[in-house]
Amino acid sequence: MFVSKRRWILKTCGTTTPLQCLEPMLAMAEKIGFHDVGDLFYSRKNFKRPDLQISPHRGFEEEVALLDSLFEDGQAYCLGSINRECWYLYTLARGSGRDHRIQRCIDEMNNFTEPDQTIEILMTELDPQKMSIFTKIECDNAAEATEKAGIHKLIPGMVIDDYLFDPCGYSMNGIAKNTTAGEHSQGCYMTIHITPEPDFSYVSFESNVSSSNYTELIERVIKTFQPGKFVITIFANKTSSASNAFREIDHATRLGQCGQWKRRDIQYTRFPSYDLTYAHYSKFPS
Ligand SMILES: C[S@@+](CC[C@H](N)C(=O)[O-])C[C@H]1O[C@@H](n2cnc3c(N)ncnc32)[C@H](O)[C@@H]1O
Repeated sequence: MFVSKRRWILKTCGTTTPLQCLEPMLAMAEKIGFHDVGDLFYSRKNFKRPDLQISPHRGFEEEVALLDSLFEDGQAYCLGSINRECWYLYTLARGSGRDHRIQRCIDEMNNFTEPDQTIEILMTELDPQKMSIFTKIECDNAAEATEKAGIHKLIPGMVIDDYLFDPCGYSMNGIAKNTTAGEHSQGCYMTIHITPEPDFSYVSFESNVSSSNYTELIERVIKTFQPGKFVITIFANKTSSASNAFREIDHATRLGQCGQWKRRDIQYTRFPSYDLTYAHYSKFPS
């Protein structure tokens, strides 16, 4: 979980029920003077075992119904292939071109907003040897796993808070150290969560690090974890240096040394304040 002046980020996994905390969390925010939600992004990959989830996460429709009961201008999307790999998103449609004057105001505001971007890499079918690092058999503690896997090198200059579960599993949150010119901007974070069990291995990577070229970072991440398949999502606003991310990912038809990962799907969506790129890759030949 990351909390900053204007933003609250919560990431969970397994059968946790993150949407259940929305109402109490909004009430808490109201109490300390935050009355309006400026924007909202609820997203997740398709579940591997949807039948094991509990309410309100038994299906995207149920999640949307709960969100719709709290937000009057929410819109729900599914990117990717609904019978294979896909990614669900619920976001607010503030403006969304319904009224041209409002849309013009939003466009003008967007030209003055602070740069903002988020990259997520959601990986499945990971290399068992890499995953064994995130077990108590191979590492005594989280710091050892972080070092052995090379997680500290993915985005250098982070203060890392890591945790190695017993008997296996790993989570880390990182915040950029106080910056000097040329390094990451303040408020830059990275968060990685690892489920190493071979039958349902899963690694999620997320960061708001700014970049006009994410290919190197993506290649470092997939080299570190060696997934069989992965989904990339990149949100970038107009002033972000990542505003050309779609073109970059569009060029990346293959990734990794020798192009082991082939792109199978790509989509581009424009929202009122952010552009979104979605792509799905899998190992070639699979
Ligand atoms: C990455 S962790 C859970 C991450 C957690 N939601 C978080 O945000 O830090 C999931 C992995 O840890 C393992 N694990 C072991 N003990 C756990 C516990 N008490 N709670 C959650 N996961 C645990 C699971 O088997 C799985 O491989």
